[in-house]
Amino acid sequence: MVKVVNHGIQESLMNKVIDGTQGFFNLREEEKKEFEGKHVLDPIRYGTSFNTSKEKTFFWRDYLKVFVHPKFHSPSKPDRYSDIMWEYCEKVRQVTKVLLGGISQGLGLEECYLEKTLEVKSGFQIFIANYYPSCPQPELALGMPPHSDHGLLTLIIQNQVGGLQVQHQGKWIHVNALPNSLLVNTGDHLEIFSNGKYKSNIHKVVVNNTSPRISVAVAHGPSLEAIVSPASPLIQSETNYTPMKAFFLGGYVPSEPEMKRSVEGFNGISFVDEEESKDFVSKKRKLQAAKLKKESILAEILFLKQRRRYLLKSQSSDDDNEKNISRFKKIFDAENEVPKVERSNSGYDAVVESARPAFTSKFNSEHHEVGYEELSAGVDVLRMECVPKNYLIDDNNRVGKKELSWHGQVTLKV
Ligand SMILES: O=C(O)CCC(=O)C(=O)O
Ligand SMILES: [Fe+2]
Repeated sequence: MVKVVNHGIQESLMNKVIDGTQGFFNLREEEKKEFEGKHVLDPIRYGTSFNTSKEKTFFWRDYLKVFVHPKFHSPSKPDRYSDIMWEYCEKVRQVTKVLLGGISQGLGLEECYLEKTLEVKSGFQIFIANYYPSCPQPELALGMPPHSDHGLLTLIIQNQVGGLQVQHQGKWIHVNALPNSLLVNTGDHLEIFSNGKYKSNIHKVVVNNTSPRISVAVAHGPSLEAIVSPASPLIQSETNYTPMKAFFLGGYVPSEPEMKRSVEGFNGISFVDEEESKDFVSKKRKLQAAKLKKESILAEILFLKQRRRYLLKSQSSDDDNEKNISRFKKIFDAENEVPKVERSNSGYDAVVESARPAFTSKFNSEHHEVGYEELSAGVDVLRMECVPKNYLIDDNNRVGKKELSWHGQVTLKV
C-alpha cells in the first residue's frame, strides 16, 4: 500500500465525493432500494454485507458499487452525485495512468508497456462507496474481511475516520491517511503482471463504536478481454506466475484455488460474496456442460444432414436405402428445429444486450465485443434465479431474511 499526495485532484472535489456518498447513504431506504442490483453483473448495486453463515464475525457495511468505465453508470440520486462521480472518476483514472506508467518503468519496462499490454484504456473502473456505521460491539464485527483487491490499483479516500488496516509481516498495521491523500492498494493483476515484484496487499477494515466511516475505493483493472500474464521481459526460467483471464466470468471457470483467491479479491472490491460466487460458478459449469451438449447435438445434426444429402444424391433404388431415406427425411423434416436453435443463438446478443453490464468490455457492444453467449446466457439465467441475500440474526442467533439497513436493528451475538 502507498499513500499518494500532490496528485492534482482538488481537495474540494474529494470532499464533494465523500459528501455526495454520505448523501446517497442518507437517502430513504425505499429510494436506495431502487439501486439494489439483483445480480453481480448489474452495473449499479446498493447492498449490505452481512455474512454469518460460517464465520463468527459480522460484516458491518453498506455499499454502493457502480461500473464507471468503459461505460459510465451512476445512480440518479442524490442531486449532482452523478456529475461529481463522473469528474472524480475521470481524475482518478488519470492519476492511475501516471502511477501505472511509473510502475511500468520501475519494472524496467517502457512507461506505456503495462497500459498497452493490459489494454487499460478500455479496462474496468469500479466506484465502490462503503458506509460503515458505528458499531455497538466493534470487537465482534469487521467492516471488511482480510482480502486483496482483484485488479491493478485501487485508489481510496475516506472521511476523517480511520479503520483500514494492512497486513505487514504477519501483523495488522493501522493506516493513517494523510489529509487530502489517496491510499493505493496494489491488486492481484499487478502481482501477476509484475511476476511477483509488486505483491497485492492484504487489507481489512475494522469498525468503531463512535463515528460512522465512509470510504470510496475506485478499482482499476485491465480490459476484461486481456489475459493477464507476467510481462515477457520479466519472465525467468522458474517461479513464473500463471496467466489468468482478467475476469473469470468471461467464459472460463476458475480452479478451486483460483476461485478462492478471486472470491477474496472480489470481496475486496466487493463484486460478490462467497455464496453468490460459488452459486455463479456452479451455474456457469452447468451452462458450459449444456453448451457442450448442444454443440455435440448440432455436430450430429450436421453429420446427419450431410449423410441425408449423400443418400438422396445416390438415388439408390435399394429398399434399405429407401427406408433409410424416408427415415432420414422424417428426422429432418423436423429440420425446422435446427434453424430455430441457430436463430436463437445468433439473436442471443441482441436479446441480452439490454441486460449487459457495461463494466465488462466483453459484453459491451460499444467495444464490439460480442459472442460470449454462454456468459450472456448465464446472466439471463442468473437474473431469473438470483434472489437477493440479506440476512438478519434473530434472537436465537439464527440466520433469516432481513431488510437493508439493518445495523440499527441487530444485536450482535456470537
Ligand atoms: O474502506 C476501505 O478503506 C477499504 C475498502 C476496500 O478495501 C475495498 O473496497 O476493497
Ligand atoms: Fe480492498
